[in-house]
Amino acid sequence: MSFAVDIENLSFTWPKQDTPTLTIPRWQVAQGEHVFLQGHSGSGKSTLLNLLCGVLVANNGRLSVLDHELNQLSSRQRDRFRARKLGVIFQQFNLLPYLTAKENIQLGQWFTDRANAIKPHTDASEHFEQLTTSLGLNQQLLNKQASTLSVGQQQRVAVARALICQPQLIIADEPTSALDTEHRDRFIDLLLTQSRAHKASVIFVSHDRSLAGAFHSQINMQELNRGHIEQEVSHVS
Ligand SMILES: Nc1ncnc2c1ncn2[C@@H]1O[C@H](COP(=O)(O)OP(=O)(O)OP(=O)(O)O)[C@@H](O)[C@H]1O
Repeated sequence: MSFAVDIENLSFTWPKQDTPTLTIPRWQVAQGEHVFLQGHSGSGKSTLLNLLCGVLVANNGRLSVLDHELNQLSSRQRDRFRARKLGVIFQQFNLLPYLTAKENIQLGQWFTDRANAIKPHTDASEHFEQLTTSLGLNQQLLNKQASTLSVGQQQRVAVARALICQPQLIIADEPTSALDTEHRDRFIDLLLTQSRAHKASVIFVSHDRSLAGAFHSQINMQELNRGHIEQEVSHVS
């Protein structure tokens, strides 16, 4: 079986710290699996996501993401890997306010094309059309400046930007913390439906335990870090 994430005896210590922030004996995320990751403030969630994205490098152990041994890649190779293979969604969506919705989505494509050293796709590409249509982003919305979009519209643009390059792994760092319940539920639904359609794995960090039921599996940083893992996998469709 091939895994989206395969970790063995990983440890990471921040510079000038005496003890490791992360010590993870074993963690595997199946391809197509949607994982809900929770943990108290300071438990190392962001540190772990940064390792998975190749922004940080582990001191010891094995970290394989989508069959790439990240510890063995150069910084440049890790940057390319991130742009080509991962979709990342942040807490505040991080849209560029003076670009239109369309340009924000295309930015995701541009980074990937650059990493692949290929000619940019046009916005008429089949995938762009399919994705934006399925997210209800019509031409009028796509031509609006990001700063003039509602929160719900920004969410859809953020999901489109993360998925435009058809990533095999989506990493979402508390993307719903600023949303009301209705927007939150719609966001999760959109993200997971689209991920399923693209057969992407998802690692979703949140403090909001009420969301956990929407995911195939749930894991707590306390279980993951330094030992004992009790991961409840219900199913992977
Ligand atoms: N740049 C850094 N330099 C040194 N230590 C850091 C740095 N970033 C985080 N840490 C430390 O690593 C530990 C884990 O931090 P991290 O941000 O990964 O936790 P978190 O679970 O994401 O927290 P939160 O939910 O509050 O965002 C903390 O003790 C923190 O002080």
